[in-house]
Amino acid sequence: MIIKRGHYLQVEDGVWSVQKGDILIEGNVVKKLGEVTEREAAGHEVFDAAGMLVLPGLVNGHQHTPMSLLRCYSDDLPLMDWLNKKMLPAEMKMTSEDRYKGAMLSLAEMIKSGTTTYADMYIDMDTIAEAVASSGMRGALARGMIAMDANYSDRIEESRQLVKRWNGAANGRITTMIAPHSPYMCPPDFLKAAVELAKELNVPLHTHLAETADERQMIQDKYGSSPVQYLQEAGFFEDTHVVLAHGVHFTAEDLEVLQQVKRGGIIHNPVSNAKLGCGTSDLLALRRHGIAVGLGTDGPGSASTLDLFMEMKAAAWMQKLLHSDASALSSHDILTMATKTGAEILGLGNDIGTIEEGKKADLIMINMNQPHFIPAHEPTSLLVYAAAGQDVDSVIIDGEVVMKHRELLTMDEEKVMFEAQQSAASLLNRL
Ligand SMILES: CSC[C@H]1O[C@@H](n2cnc3c(O)ncnc32)[C@H](O)[C@@H]1O
Ligand SMILES: [Zn+2]
Repeated sequence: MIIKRGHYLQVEDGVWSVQKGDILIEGNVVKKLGEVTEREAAGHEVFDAAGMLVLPGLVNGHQHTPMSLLRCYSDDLPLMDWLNKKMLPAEMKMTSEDRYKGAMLSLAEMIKSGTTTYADMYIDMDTIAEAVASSGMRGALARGMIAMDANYSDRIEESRQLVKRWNGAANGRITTMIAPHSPYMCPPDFLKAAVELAKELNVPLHTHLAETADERQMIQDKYGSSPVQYLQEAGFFEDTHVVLAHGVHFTAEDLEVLQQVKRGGIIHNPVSNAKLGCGTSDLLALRRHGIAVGLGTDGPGSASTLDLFMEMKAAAWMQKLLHSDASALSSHDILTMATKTGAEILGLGNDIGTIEEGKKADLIMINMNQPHFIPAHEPTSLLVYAAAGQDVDSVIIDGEVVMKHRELLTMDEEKVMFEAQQSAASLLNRL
C-alpha cells in the first residue's frame, strides 16, 4: 500500500514535527517515507490521505477488556469498595462468552479511537487472545493472577500456557506477560513464583502498583514495607522487565528503587485514578528520576471510555494542576508517552511507536479538515488539547487497514455492540 497526499508526524529528541510525503508499506512494514517513485509505487494499492495527518498508532499500556460489560455499572465509589464489592462479584458471574463479547466491544472502541497496541490483564486469556487475533489489534496479554494463600499453582500454570501458546502469535501481533495482580492481592511466595516464571520465559511482568493510599497502608501494616519495597523483596526489580500500572503513591525511597528499572516503566492512568479518587501520579518526579512513563486507560469499568486522546488531555491537565505550572509537561511530552514510550515500556520499542522506515506499519490518520483543528498553528498541541478519539478517520495495524473512513473492516460493529449489550443485560440478571 502507498499512503499518498498526506502529512505524517515524526519525533526527534522528544520534539514532534510534520513531514510532507508518501508512506510506502510493504507487508507489515514501513518500507519508505518521503518521495516514492512511480516505479516503487507500481502495483501498490493507493490510500488517498489528503487532509489527513498520519501518526503512529497510540499505545494503551493497561487495560482489562471484558470490563466494558461493566461500564458505568457502578461508579462514584472508592477503589477498594468498587473492586471488592462490585467488580469482583460481577466478574465471578461472567461466562467465557461474556468475556469474548466484552473484549470485542473494547477492541472496537480502541480501534475507533486510534489505539493500535494495548496491554490486557484478565482471566480466560485464550478467549481474549482469540478476540485480539480476529480484530487485527496488537496486544500484550497477561493472565491476571490473584492468590490469597499458598494454593496458586493453577494460575502460574495458566500463565505459562498462555505464553507458550500465544507469544508471537497472529503474525507477531500478540505478545505476552506475567501478571500478579497487585501487592495486596499477592502473598510473598506467590509474587516470587511469578517473578521466577517471567524470568524463565523471558517476558515482562505486569502489575498494579501504589494505586491508593489504602494500598500503602495495607502493605505497611501487613509487611512493614511500602508496596515498591514489597515487590523489590520478591525480586521484582532484579534484571526483569516491568510494566507497572498506576504509581500514584510513591515515597522518595520508592523512586530511588524504581530508578534502577532498566526495562519497562510506569503506566499512568489519569482518568481511572481521578474517577476512583486515588489521586494522581507526580509525573515530574518520575521523569526527574529517569523513570519511563506511558499512558493507559485502565479498564472501562473505571475509566468509562477507552479514548487515549482523553487520557492525553487528562494527563496534561492534571500535571499542570498538581504543580500549579502550565509548563509541566508539554504536548510533545504527552504525545511521546502515548506512542514511543508506551511501546518501549511494553518491550515493543524496536517495532512500533514511531513512524520510521523498517518499523511496523501501525498508523492512524486524523482528519484535520474540521473546525476544531483550524487554524493549524501547532499540530502537536491540536492533537493533545483539541482532538478526540472520534477524529480518527482510518487505522492501519501491522500493515492491514482495520478501519477505513470510520468503518471497521475486521469486525461487524453493529453485531459487536448488540451482542455486548445482550451479554451485559444477561450478566446483570445473574447478579
Ligand atoms: C484478575 S484479572 C484483573 C483484575 O483487575 C481488576 N481491576 C480492574 N481495574 C483495577 C484497578 O484499577 N485496580 C485494581 N484492580 C483492578 C479487575 O476487576 C480484574 O478482576
Ligand atoms: Zn487495572
